[in-house]
Amino acid sequence: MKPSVILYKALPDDLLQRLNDHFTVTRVPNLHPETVQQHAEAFANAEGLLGSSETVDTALLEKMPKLRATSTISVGYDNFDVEALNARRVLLMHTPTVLTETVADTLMTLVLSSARRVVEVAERVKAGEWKQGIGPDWFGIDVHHKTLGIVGMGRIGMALAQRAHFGFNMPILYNARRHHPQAEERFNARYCDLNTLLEEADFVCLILPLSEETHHLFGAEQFARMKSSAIFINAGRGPVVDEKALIAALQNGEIHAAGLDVFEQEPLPVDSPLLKLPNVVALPHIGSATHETRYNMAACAVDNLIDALKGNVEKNCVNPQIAG
Ligand SMILES: NC(=O)C1=CN([C@@H]2O[C@H](COP(=O)(O)OP(=O)(O)OC[C@H]3O[C@@H](n4cnc5c(N)ncnc54)[C@H](OP(=O)(O)O)[C@@H]3O)[C@@H](O)[C@H]2O)C=CC1
Ligand SMILES: O=CC(=O)O
Repeated sequence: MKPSVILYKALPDDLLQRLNDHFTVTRVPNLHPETVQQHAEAFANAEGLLGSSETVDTALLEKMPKLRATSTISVGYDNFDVEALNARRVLLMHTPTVLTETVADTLMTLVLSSARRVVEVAERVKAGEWKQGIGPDWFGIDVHHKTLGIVGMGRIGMALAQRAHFGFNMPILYNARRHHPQAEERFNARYCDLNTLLEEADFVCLILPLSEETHHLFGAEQFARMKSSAIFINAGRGPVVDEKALIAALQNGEIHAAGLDVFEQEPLPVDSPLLKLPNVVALPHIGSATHETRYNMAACAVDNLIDALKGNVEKNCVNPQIAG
């Protein structure tokens, strides 16, 4: 008999077929308690779980006594209680690598659009304000040859450094928990402590996972250390930044501008002060959101679940140590 799995995200038809070939699939819209209650038997029998962006915690695990593997269509897994999964010996699979280049493109888009005020001036053109030759009130600042500070020199940080070094001749500073000799050799990147990076960088780019250590890593003190001409970019996770402190730093001119793909609350509330600031480019968490990459992530997540339920945890497994 095929193992039963719960699918809580829409999949392209061919991937749904691949999943159906291996499993008996119950599709649900989300993992909210009402949904779990409504499909109680399917949750009670499921050995696998596949989807993204929903919380997977002890309360859910209690409703899924047969669960053996979860597969998220994302690289980040801060919405999973990994300790609870480990205690229950449930595998957690994710989708690193397939999205790396696309997210690095998004980071570079945020750098360029916030420096050159692309969104702001395009809106002015649409509003009919372009009536004569433009003057300095339409100008932005250069990106090429400016110093880029990367906080989080993992897969995506490296891909950003590659773009910045070879494409834009940017000197690169970086901070992570450990040194990355490859970044130093290939992109001439210089490791430095966070304070030095904040004080010297013209662009400060965060691409960190959310964890207990990174929660609110950036607050008033960190923004105060940055140059008043600096641009702040975040495409990691919103809660790595104390958003109130960021808003204050932008409003007080402590930093020049921000490009943001992630927020403390998503979707970003329509009354967020960030939306009133012309020097903020706010994107709806589109880091990996291209047709090609989202397809590849979904395919990777389907294959990950098939692998995990066969006990194959050689790649893309967050907690291989618990495999039997
Ligand atoms: N906006 C979006 O749509 C997307 C957002 N993301 C986010 O980006 C994150 C990074 O992805 P990826 O590059 O693949 O992940 P990696 O695991 O490859 O890299 C993470 C980096 O963060 C560093 N890091 C972790 N904790 C700390 C800390 N406490 N202090 C300093 N540095 C730290 C790591 O340091 P070290 O190298 O020393 O271990 C590593 O360099 C994801 O976890 C996700 O949250 C990812 C994809 C899309
Ligand atoms: O935010 C997206 C991810 O893949 O993580």
